[in-house]
Amino acid sequence: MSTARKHTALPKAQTLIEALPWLTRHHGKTVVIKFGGNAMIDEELKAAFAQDVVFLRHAGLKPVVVHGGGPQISAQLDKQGLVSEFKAGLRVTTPEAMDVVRMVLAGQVQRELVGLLNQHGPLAVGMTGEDAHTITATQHRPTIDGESVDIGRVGEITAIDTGAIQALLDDGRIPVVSSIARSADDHHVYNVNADTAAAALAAALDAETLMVLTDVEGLYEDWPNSDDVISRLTASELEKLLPELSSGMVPKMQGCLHAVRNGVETARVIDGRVQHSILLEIFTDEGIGTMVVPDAPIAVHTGPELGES
Ligand SMILES: Nc1ncnc2c1ncn2[C@@H]1O[C@H](COP(=O)(O)OP(=O)(O)O)[C@@H](O)[C@H]1O
Ligand SMILES: CC(=O)N[C@@H](CCC(=O)OP(=O)(O)O)C(=O)O
Repeated sequence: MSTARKHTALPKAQTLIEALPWLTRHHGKTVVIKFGGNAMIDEELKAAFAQDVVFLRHAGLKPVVVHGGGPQISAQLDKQGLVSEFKAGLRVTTPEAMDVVRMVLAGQVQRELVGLLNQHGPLAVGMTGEDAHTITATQHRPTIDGESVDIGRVGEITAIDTGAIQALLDDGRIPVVSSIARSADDHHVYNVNADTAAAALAAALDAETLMVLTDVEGLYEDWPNSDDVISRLTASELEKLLPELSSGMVPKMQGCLHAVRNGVETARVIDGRVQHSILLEIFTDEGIGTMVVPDAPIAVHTGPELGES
């Protein structure tokens, strides 16, 4: 090979070497990645998402994907002439709507993600929270204006059994989980918000990181008036902010808080519209979204020097 050709290739080697401290730091760690329905906006983004997740797996991390599909469920309900209504940020889920939720999440969105991941090898296995008692729930009744309200088959998680996911991870697979739960008596299935399910799984799996991909840059300080993103905040700071948050950010940030209060080192909300945002977040110091850390961080990994420890 000529000297000139060697020189052209050098930046590629440098890029790989720059990732070394992060590779060392994250090796063997579990990362729960929530892919929101609003971030699944085009084919290229979905393919890049799958590449990133497979890259993590081959780099020695243990990725677990939890997916949403809110807009896809709404579109199908609409097609079937069923009403779509949200209360306290959660879909009012009649028994008929529950059939649609289950069909869209487990039969369409999850199948598509599994298919995209498996273009890279026999890695992904799809499941729902119903499988192997992974997610158990009871009926969730949110309090609205001081009253407990019935919003149908919406689940509040009461227990997580990580056995099936752990077995898949131990076997080198990538679990892809739909946010559907079963009742303890097996008579009902419940619709669980996917951010909430991802956070509960991250905590139960003792994950290092919870990463929530959405359709905004992160948590905006003064949404919708400005697009200044809060880049880092502690659990206590987030707790104070929670009452001011609205719509889709509420379950996301509640989930991040739950995760970091239950052993997860960092919970991040990042822009799923940016191609390869997962790789940027894990392997560079150009973290692009909002990072939530525990009040007394177990370890803060914001620079390569920490990766070498
Ligand atoms: N403080 C905030 N910062 C950013 N987004 C916010 C904020 N408050 C509310 N939002 C809304 O939350 C949405 C993300 O939640 P959601 O629509 O449920 O997405 P996903 O499908 O990814 O779960 C954003 O598109 C935005 O409209
Ligand atoms: C109870 C509840 O609201 N469940 C959600 C589940 C899907 C979800 O959370 O999807 P995103 O992450 O794309 O919003 C729903 O029915 O829309």
